[in-house]
Amino acid sequence: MSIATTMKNSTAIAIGGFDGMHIGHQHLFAELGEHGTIVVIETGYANITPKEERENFSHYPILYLELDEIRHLDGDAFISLLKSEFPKLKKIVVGYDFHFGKDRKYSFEDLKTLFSGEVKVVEEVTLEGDSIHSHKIRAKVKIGDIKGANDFLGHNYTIMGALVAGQGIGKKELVATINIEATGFLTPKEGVYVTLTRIDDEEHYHPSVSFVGHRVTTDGSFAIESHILDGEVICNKKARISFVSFIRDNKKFDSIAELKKAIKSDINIASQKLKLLQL
Ligand SMILES: Cc1cc2nc3c(=O)[nH]c(=O)nc-3n(C[C@H](O)[C@H](O)[C@H](O)COP(=O)(O)O)c2cc1C
Ligand SMILES: Nc1ncnc2c1ncn2[C@@H]1O[C@H](COP(=O)(O)OP(=O)(O)O)[C@@H](O)[C@H]1O
Repeated sequence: MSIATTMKNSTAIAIGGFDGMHIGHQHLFAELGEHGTIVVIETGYANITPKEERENFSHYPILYLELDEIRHLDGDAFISLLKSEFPKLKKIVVGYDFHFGKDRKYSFEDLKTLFSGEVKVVEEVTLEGDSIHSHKIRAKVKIGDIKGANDFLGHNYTIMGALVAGQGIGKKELVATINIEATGFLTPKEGVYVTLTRIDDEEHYHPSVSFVGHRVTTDGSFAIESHILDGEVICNKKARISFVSFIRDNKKFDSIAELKKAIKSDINIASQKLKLLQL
């Protein structure tokens, strides 16, 4: 069945921005049942799972609505739009803090009056007493708290980008790296990370160690680069880097030899950490 047909046959939808597809969002999807669709309201701010990246974290089809195209609608018009997109709609799933319309005028209470079917309101989802929200995940990624971000996400923070050329000194003098340009994704704090890297359309992820930041020791330019730990690989077009944990800050070394020593130690730390995860 085509995605369009699946959507037309949907009896339940979940509505929101859904940047991150985090644990809170997953609680909404758990209410959708067999014939569900996720309705993403695109604000233009999504940078944890920008655009279609959201599709990696749910098996439900996704309908994207641009905020600019719906913000002028009043409550009735919004429901009519949903009904026209989903003629069999019986259930709308939102979270406890869901608002829509001009100036976020309508809440789930209004939704219950406006919509004749069932409105399921999911209670606040928390982790150790802390409410899970995409803005908190962004804050964690920005300070390098990958572990904290991943705990909120329920999966590893993952970026994707097109292969770009490096300076060409890595392979000769340091270690070989895959350099990517991850447009649209939030950049984690500058530093070195334990990561998993997926190359082109391979099905599996390789153990890896990655550097994010300005290459202050060499040419000073910004790079996101991944060194694969389980052997030589060929990357043709793109790679996906999945962050596991933070190792250390970006640092200016006095010589390439010292940088090389630090990279060796990073490799050891990453190998050990990833070996432990496999147990
Ligand atoms: C694990 C790892 C750690 C790195 N740490 C630093 C660092 O602390 N400071 C720095 O200036 N560059 C660091 N780099 C980036 C190197 O400077 C970069 O790989 C080198 O300049 C070669 O670049 P190229 O691949 O574009 O040729 C690191 C790279 C790797 C793979
Ligand atoms: N922690 C949470 N607990 C319950 N519902 C949530 C939570 N976070 C988001 N939601 C719900 O998920 C939908 C998408 O919310 P959105 O605003 O995109 O998430 P966030 O607040 O994380 O940016 C909304 O219906 C919202 O109410």
